Amino acid sequence: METPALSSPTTYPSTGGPAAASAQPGRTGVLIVNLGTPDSPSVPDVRKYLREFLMDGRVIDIPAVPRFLLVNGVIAPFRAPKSAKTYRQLWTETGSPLKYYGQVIERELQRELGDAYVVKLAMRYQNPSIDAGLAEFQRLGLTEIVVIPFFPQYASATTGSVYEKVMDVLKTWQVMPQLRFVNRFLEHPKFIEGFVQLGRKHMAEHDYDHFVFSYHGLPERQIRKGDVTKDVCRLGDCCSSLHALNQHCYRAQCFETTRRLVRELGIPDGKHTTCFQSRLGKDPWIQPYTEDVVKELAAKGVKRVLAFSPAFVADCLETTIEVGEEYKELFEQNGGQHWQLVESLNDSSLWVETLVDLVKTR
Ligand SMILES: C=CC1=C(C)c2cc3[nH]c(cc4nc(cc5[nH]c(cc1n2)c(C)c5CCC(=O)O)C(CCC(=O)O)=C4C)c(C)c3C=C
Ligand SMILES: [Fe+2]
Ligand SMILES: [Fe+2]
Repeated sequence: METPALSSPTTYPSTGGPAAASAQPGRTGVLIVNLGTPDSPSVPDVRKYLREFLMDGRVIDIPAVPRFLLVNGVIAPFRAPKSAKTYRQLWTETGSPLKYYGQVIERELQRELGDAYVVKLAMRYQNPSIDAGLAEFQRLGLTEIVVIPFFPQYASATTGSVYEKVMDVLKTWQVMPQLRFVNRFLEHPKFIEGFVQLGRKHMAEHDYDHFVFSYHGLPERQIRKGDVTKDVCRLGDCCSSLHALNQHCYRAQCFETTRRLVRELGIPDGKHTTCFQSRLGKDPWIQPYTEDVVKELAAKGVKRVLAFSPAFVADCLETTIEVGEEYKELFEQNGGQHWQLVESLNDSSLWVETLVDLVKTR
């Protein structure tokens, strides 16, 4: 192997000894990180996943002791068997779609980027872990790392949590790498075009009278805490444009995502609704709730709905089961006739191209 060129003054292996034998400084590590999924749909594995996920102080943002009691005394024992049943519906012969598509993308992105990069898939919770991905970069002596959380819109509970975990690991390294985090990518034209192409395919097959854009919800409290001005966020019309003062607001970013998609798809005002799903617990979450929107649309006489889930880049429980099956059933029970989920970006070439750009654009 040729002696690699120095990409920066700090391009040296972080540890000596055995690692030095396989050190490949000069290559850039790309850590792609999705939320995570249980190792299997068994109750113990789902419980383990839920415990790790919900004990994260950025997800359930209450003090550690009440969080511990809530997660271990209520959520893990009672929710795990119910969630495991839903995970069994989701599971395919290749396992959890979230992980499966992550693995496909890991290979495709590696192929597209070539030998100058080392691509590793990690999950914020469970496996493959962020610790394992970063340990591999350390073993290879990589001193330049790009971290891409698979969340198009920034939220403290998702992107923020990935940052925190990565920094927790890196703080133990002797040589801190050059590091870049991708904060969000809802504005990326190829990300938007990816969903537009999937939507157009369905629109060519059927006529739809309404379009629903359902995003994962968040507790309102977390949106308020993220208002860096402490004065802009009203959790209402303040989210109807995205600008310098509210740019970190997850809700405002979701409305911006919808605006970009409907513009490209040519969907007129009045024919689309942005809403938020998956509320957990009794605290108010950001609104409108998808469940209410589904019932209201059916009550208004809407018959045919095409539903997008643009907070997710891979099919998962939240899209396939919740939007694709549960809201469909609710819509039909209330008089609707046809409800169709637009599948996620999964292994589409536009998604791979988006990632290549995110890695290479500084
Ligand atoms: C945009 C992405 C996500 C945000 C924001 C988010 C916030 C959030 N989630 C919970 C609780 C649960 N989420 C669950 C599943 C789940 N959540 C996301 C993404 C976001 N979550 C994904 C991709 C998935 C599916 C993973 C899969 O394996 O397919 C679950 C587990 C399922 C269940 O029991 O319903 C819980 C619980 C909270 C509390 C929260 C905000 C703070
Ligand atoms: Fe979630
Ligand atoms: Fe807002």
